[in-house]
Amino acid sequence: MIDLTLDTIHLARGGRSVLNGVSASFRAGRLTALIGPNGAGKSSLLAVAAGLLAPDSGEVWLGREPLAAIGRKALARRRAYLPQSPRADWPISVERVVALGLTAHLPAFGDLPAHLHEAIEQALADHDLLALRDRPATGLSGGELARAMLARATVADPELLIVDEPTAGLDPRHAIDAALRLRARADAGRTVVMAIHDLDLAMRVADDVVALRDGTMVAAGPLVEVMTGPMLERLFDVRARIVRDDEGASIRLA
Ligand SMILES: Nc1ncnc2c1ncn2[C@@H]1O[C@H](COP(=O)(O)OP(=O)(O)OP(=O)(O)O)[C@@H](O)[C@H]1O
Repeated sequence: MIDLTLDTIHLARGGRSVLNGVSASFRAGRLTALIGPNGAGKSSLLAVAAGLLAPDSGEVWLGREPLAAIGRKALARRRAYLPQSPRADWPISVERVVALGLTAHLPAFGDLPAHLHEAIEQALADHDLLALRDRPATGLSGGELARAMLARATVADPELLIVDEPTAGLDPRHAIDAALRLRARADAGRTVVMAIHDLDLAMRVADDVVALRDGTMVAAGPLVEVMTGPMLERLFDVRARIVRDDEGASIRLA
């Protein structure tokens, strides 16, 4: 069980400051929803948190280790990252796409060990991909490809899972299933961080919230404390109200 901590992260892109001294903690065993308007810096923050973008200043810690000091292969074994709007570049099968998520775990020679075959089967089944396993990834619909990429990101069961809009493009059934599976990974002790625009889904599955606007953290903490109408109004410039009934809570925006 390992926490991910961002300490005073500054980042400029294209000559503009996009993260202005963001400090945030993503805790093990918890699912954190990263929310905020378009251009707030969510994807930039996740890329820094994944060790894929070096901040101009500030530090990222995985437990007590600076992320920058962890070797590439070791990091690839410990964290997975799902980019926003992933693309399929080659016509390889869906099963191979999912198997790519195990690259850092492969033995250098010989057959794939049985437990890795099982992990692939499980990921295909979990993401409703069994019927698509032999289809070329370049021939999938947007939502089908999104499911295949999420299966790739989760197949190795990484201790740190960073996903950028994992439910974008998914139909309601698959979006709920995907969100619940991320919830289950957090319950199993993993550190799970997701950027998400579907606030109702975030309310349903997340433990913690980090809210970002203009590269600055606006709010952070347990969802039940942080996800309030006034906070959402400040964050998104909309009228927002949390409605609670027997089935849980949902958000009315106006
Ligand atoms: N490759 C890039 N080069 C230059 N500027 C970039 C680049 N990527 C993002 N930016 C800028 O950084 C800022 C933050 O973008 P980012 O993608 O992190 O926002 P976001 O919160 O994920 O937005 P969205 O909800 O639209 O996905 C934006 O102003 C964006 O224009």
